[in-house]
Amino acid sequence: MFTKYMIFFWKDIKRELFFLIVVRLLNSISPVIQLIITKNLIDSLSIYFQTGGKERLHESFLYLFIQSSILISNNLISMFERINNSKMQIKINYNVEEKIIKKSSNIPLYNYDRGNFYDQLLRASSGQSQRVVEILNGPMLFVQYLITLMTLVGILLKFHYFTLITCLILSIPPLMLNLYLSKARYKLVKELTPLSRKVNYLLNILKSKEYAKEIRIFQLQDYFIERWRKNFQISSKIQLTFDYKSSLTQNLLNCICVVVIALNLALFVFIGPEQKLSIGEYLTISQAFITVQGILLSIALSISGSYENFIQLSDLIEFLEIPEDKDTNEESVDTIPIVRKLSVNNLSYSYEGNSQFTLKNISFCLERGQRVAIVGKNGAGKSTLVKCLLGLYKNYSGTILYGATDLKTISQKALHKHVSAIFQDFSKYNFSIIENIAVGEISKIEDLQQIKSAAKKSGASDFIEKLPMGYSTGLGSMFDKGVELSGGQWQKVALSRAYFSEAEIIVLDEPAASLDPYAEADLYQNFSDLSEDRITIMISHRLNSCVNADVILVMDNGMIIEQGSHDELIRLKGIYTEMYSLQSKNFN
Ligand SMILES: Nc1ncnc2c1ncn2[C@@H]1O[C@H](COP(=O)(O)OP(=O)(O)OP(=O)(O)O)[C@@H](O)[C@H]1O
Repeated sequence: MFTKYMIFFWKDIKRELFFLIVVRLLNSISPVIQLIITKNLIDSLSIYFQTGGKERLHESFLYLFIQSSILISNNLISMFERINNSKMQIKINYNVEEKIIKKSSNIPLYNYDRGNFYDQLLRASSGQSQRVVEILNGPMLFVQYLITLMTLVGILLKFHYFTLITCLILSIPPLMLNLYLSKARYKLVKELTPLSRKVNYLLNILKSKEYAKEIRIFQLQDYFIERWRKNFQISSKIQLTFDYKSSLTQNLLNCICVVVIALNLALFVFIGPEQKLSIGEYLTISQAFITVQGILLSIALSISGSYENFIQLSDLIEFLEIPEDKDTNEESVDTIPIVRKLSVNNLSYSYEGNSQFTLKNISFCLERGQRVAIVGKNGAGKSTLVKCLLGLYKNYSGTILYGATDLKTISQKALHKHVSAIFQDFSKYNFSIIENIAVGEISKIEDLQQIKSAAKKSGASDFIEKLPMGYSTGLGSMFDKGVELSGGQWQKVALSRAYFSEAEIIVLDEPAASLDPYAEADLYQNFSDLSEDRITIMISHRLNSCVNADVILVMDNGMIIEQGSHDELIRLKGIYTEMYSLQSKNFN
């Protein structure tokens, strides 16, 4: 699985990685060349200072020139490497983000009902593109270190094999420590995710428009700021304690390494005269020792870094592997005939983590052209039922048939052509009115005539035509020049989506909640037009809106307890009659 994703990302940045190979090769031989030039420069200068002579002076200037040229080219290489890295980062970032948004908008809706889903989403989205780049870059960096190491090891071995053994031994404790810290850091990130989400949630409450009114009216600023402060402090305390402990251990280890290195350098001073070293050779060997030690340490860090990247990247891969609707059903169909009948048999549903069933053994059958109303107390299961009917929750038991086709076998793509819904908490897109209506059938966004006709049926055209830019007006206050609508006006725009849609099954959840009495009366009038050739299902608490419905489903405690037309249910003298009488009483 891991390889599959890595190959995908690798393909996208092949060119940049190839460039990086060239950079790594140049970087790998640069230290040894620099050392040789420095040695020659120092030896040539020391002879020149002692004996003079034009030849030595020219030689010294030549080495100085070569050394400066190497430094300049190193700078140029670093500059191109930085640009190349930015390119890689942007490409991988785009790919990772695209994969995450495609996945999160295609996985079954019930995932959004799980709290730990949001932890998973947060971890899958945090810093992952950086990790992908580091993992792809890792092997090349490793090869670079190895080549440099081989070139420098020669110098050290020429002097004494003991120096190499010291370097190797010195790199083991940092490797072990960093591997341990990588594991501990990942554990900490996992533990802190719910708390970090809480901190972000509180920040969002304090910053977003959605809560701005209530925060002011109820003067909740101090209360929420205090909650945010407490959670922030707990989270930072845990983080700081970890950082403190890991820095302390790392620094202690570094200090021990520095002492051992210093002892080795002191040893070179004693061995130097014995081996008849020139000053240049002494400096070269000391520098080679320090560089080899540094490289071995970098290798240790890159091994532990790669290990950490691998374990943290598993969160992204785990997220990308969440099954989508199309994955869960191999026999899914992409086209179905026009739906003339909707049959529900023994439908039961329970939310994850809920021991009780929210829907219990529901059965009914609806025909094309029927206007259907679903009524019942709060929490009776009305919204859950329509989410099942719309194919948003497919993990139910029992069967829902669209015509003769089992809903579970219909792909989400195919389903979209046959069902449409305007929810109680419909989305208010801060885009143009055209786009806000066209989302009902986005493939027809160019059809302005149809958009206008849908707006007329919902009653939205009256105020839209008075706006300075008409249907092109931007809505909402998120962007400049956007126009904010009233609750009822927004609802009319949302209702236009239903009139614009060509679906055969349309669900309207509390469509009149924000409408004035005139608009409400128009809605019920147009409801009949809308229902022609379709099955229209309306959830409503206003029972006078159900009088003209062909079928009323009365729900209580997850069950359909009464079913029939208004007159039939009134004759039944059951719950419906009770609720209807209660509401009517308020108008008398
Ligand atoms: N995402 C969810 N996760 C867990 N339980 C849920 C979820 N959504 C709803 N429920 C529970 O399912 C039950 C039915 O809720 P549902 O929203 O379907 O009722 P409703 O009849 O539409 O209510 P209302 O008239 O208040 O809108 C409620 O007890 C509710 O607590």
